[in-house]
Amino acid sequence: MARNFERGYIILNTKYLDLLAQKYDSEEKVANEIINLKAILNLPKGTEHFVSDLHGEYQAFQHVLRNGSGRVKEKITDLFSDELSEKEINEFATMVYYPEEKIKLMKNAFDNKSDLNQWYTRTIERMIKLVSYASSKYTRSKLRKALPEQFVYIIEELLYKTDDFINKESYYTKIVQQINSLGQADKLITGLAYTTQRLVVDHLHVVGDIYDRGPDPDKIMDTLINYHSVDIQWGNHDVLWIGAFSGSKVCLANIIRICARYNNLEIIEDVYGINLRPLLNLAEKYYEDNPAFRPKVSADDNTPPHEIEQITKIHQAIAMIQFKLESSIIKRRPYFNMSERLLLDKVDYEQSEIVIGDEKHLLEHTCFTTIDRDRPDLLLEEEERVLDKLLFSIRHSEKLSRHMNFLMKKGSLYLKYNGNLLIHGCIPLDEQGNMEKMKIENRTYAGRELLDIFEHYLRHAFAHPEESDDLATDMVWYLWTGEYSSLFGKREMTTFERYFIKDKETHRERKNPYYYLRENEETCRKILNEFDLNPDHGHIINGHTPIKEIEGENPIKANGKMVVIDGGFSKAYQSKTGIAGYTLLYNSYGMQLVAHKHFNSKEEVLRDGTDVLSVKRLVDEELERKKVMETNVGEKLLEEVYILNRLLEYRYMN
Ligand SMILES: O=P(O)(O)OC[C@H]1O[C@](O)(COP(=O)(O)O)[C@@H](O)[C@@H]1O
Ligand SMILES: [Mn+2]
Repeated sequence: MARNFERGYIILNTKYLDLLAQKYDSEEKVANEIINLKAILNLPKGTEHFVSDLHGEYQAFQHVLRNGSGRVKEKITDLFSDELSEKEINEFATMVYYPEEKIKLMKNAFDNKSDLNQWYTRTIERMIKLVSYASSKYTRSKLRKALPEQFVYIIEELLYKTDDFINKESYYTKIVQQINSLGQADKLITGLAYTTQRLVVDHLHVVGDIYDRGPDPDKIMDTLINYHSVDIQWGNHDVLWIGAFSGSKVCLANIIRICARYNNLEIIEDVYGINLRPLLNLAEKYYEDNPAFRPKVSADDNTPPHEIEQITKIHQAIAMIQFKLESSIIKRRPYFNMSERLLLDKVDYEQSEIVIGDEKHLLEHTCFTTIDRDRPDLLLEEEERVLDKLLFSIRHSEKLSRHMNFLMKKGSLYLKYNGNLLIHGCIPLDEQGNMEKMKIENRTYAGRELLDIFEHYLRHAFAHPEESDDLATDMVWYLWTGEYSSLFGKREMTTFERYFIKDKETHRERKNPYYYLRENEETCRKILNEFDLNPDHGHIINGHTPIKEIEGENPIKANGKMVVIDGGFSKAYQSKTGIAGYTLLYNSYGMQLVAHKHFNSKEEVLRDGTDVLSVKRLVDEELERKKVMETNVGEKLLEEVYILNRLLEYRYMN
């Protein structure tokens, strides 16, 4: 097909139309499809759900996914507030979130069969009503795809039977009795619950940082892989994992270091099957216990002391490898402009001191046994061997390969979607609000071009895992920690200082001016323009920096042009943010920000029937309900309609 978008239309050649005619081999088929697409175009736009900074918190993520950030309960309340008490509404909502567990609990609560059967009948009836309500803005065909396969016929029968000649109540009762006597009620209710979850959210955006800190990023990945419609904007932690899988040793060292720091080495060893034995042997040989490297453990952690000691040693071994590797990259990539970070070279190993800027600092908790003072970034042969083995192991993890391939397939550095710009970290700016320029090899990039070239390098590195120290692979690490990385957004990462220097002033990481300039509407408009988005309608959706709601910080900035949705799913940050995460909903009526209160466990939700309270804040309200026609999907459908019309003219109207 020859396309000519420049003039705003598509030129179709006859070969393409002939091919298409094989699928639409009659005039009626073409006409039907056009009518179907036009009907979809006129429906209200589907609900988009935005989450970010999940950081391995699978349980909390599951919860917001299952309750659709409050959408499920809202629908239940709309439908049943007249007939159900608040407690009953909560119970029913819990049934929709966690059907398997809730059904089990309910079954135990009845002591005779007929009460239980009545409950089944009532529940199925309500579930059907809920599915019908939740699907009202979709076509029947879309609903059918969301229904549990084995029950499509029965459910459609229950949904669409409006015949006045039939007494609906007894009709219902009969079908449900049948379902019951065939032992299918549990499965049907469960299926309907999942259908509801799926219907309240049409599309999910994950605005970065699935990995690190929390215990179960792999389970989040599996959930996303099975989710009906999703895209991902990579976070700095995600690219670190992509980097490791793409052959970057320094990224590899970083992910192991972070897992050791958060007592999460099971992810590396048990989940992804990467053998840590060689690293442990090296660690046992060179390192002792060291308070600065003990893993962070939660109050209910029961890791035995000897294991804590092992982790402490691994943590030091891999941190020192990381610092050495960083040093070599900084030297071979002068335009990364990171020579200030050549800290190993600045250490006075005799006096155990370092000069940073003009200030001299005493070093504490040092572990420099593998350092050659004349060439501090030189890896020991043993360290090299360990790294090679780790890299080999990473490359051969089937599960990691599946997860990383999915991240690449669904992910990008930024996304333009329905007029909004989705980005994890920032658009690097100077103090005046101009796009920061970065020279890479012999060209200078800024703004959107800079992000595009970053993404180009990342994809190149992923496609060439056999290359370990080429520019593309080093660039993935730059994305993690470089000054002009759109994912990091800080001048430096002070990991070394935080381990070895007491003075907290040295731990500070200076943020890019973006982080205060984004409060300003003009800045946000300028960024939207840079990405060819309409600043009157578009928003920037941002993650990465936890909003300190506790201190009165507002996640909605720049007159609503900027929405920051990192509210701290990560448990480690909840004391700073004061809440347990934000999510954003964007449906045909507008955008709403939801703040989630602390989520303890699904057991608690099941037991008490109380849902985590979600407070809604309005970001924007559409004057008129937005239709599919005005969305990204709509654009594609319009293109299809155009093509089908051409087919109709060419094939059937002569
Ligand atoms: O305290 P930790 O978990 O070691 O992490 C601190 C590091 O994480 C970072 O904040 C990056 O992670 P985030 O993207 O989650 O902010 C660095 O700037 C900082 O050095
Ligand atoms: Mn981040």
